[in-house]
Amino acid sequence: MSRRHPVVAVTGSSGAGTSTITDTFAQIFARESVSAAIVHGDSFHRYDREGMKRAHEAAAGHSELSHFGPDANLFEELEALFEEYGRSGSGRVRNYVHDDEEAAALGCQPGTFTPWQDLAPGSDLLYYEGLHGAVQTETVDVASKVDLLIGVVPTINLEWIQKLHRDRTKRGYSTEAVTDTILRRMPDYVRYICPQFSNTHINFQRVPIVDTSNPFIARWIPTPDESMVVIRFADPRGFDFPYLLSMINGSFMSRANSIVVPGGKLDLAMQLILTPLIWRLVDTARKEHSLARA
Ligand SMILES: Nc1ncnc2c1ncn2[C@@H]1O[C@H](COP(=O)(O)OP(=O)(O)OP(=O)(O)O)[C@@H](O)[C@H]1O
Ligand SMILES: O=C(CO)[C@H](O)[C@H](O)COP(=O)(O)O
Repeated sequence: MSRRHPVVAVTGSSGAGTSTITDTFAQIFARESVSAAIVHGDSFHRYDREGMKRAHEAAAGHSELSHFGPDANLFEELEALFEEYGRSGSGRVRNYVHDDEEAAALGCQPGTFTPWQDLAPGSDLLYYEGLHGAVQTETVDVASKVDLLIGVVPTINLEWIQKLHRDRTKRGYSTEAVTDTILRRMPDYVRYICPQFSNTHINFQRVPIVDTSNPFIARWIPTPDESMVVIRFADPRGFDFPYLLSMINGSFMSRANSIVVPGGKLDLAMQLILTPLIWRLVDTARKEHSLARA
């Protein structure tokens, strides 16, 4: 945790919607003139696509190695980045290139990494979106290095529909290939993805209100109007629920620490809830910098 160089992390499984929610954060950052250094979690994979394939072949199909677990990711390096940024506002990052569109933008082949690069100096905060923003193992504690931790967690059928849809349309995988990946990752999903959502400050859980009982044959992703979002606050003290309920049409409290909003109001709810939190982090950091300079 750092008062001078805060870290904000949005954590969620593959297909949960962390990249999509990054657009909402980008709007908040632009409106509030916050300069954010962005880190994509996939850049902390241990292997490029060929390397991952070779690691699987070497295990002759007997390995549970998956992009959800510690053996296929650089957890120590991610923790070190958050620590270093918290201390000095600096660090090194790279990108993992998934598809042709990203390849054209980043100048590297799909399935490879861009070179490590220093973060641009002078950012107000570090923003991470990816699989492991709140991960804890026996040797690594990424969660404790984060100042604001957000979980993005659709119900699992919806998450799989979103993943299947995205991996087929954007990344060129077959339904069978995505299904194999989901199956292979399941032990690590339970061990390393789910526990993170007990470490987060706020979870956004999209719940479909249409039948998604067989995600593997769903032809499209339920729309915002076909879903509700459960927003759960680990510590509800300090949040003005009557204000949120009055601002978000159709919202209600389902528990003392949970508010439910219509799917189409997710963006508005995030803006109302997160803007003051981001603003407080940045304001404190800027005051600390001024004091240090005085
Ligand atoms: N709230 C939402 N409403 C409708 N569709 C959504 C929503 N959130 C995400 N999606 C869709 O789900 C798919 C996966 O979303 P996204 O790429 O943001 O996931 P991700 O968590 O970044 O996945 P990965 O970590 O694997 O890159 C996309 O097709 C996206 O358009
Ligand atoms: O979305 C993912 C994890 O969040 C991908 O599965 C991971 O980044 C590996 O990508 P690919 O299988 O396309 O090489």
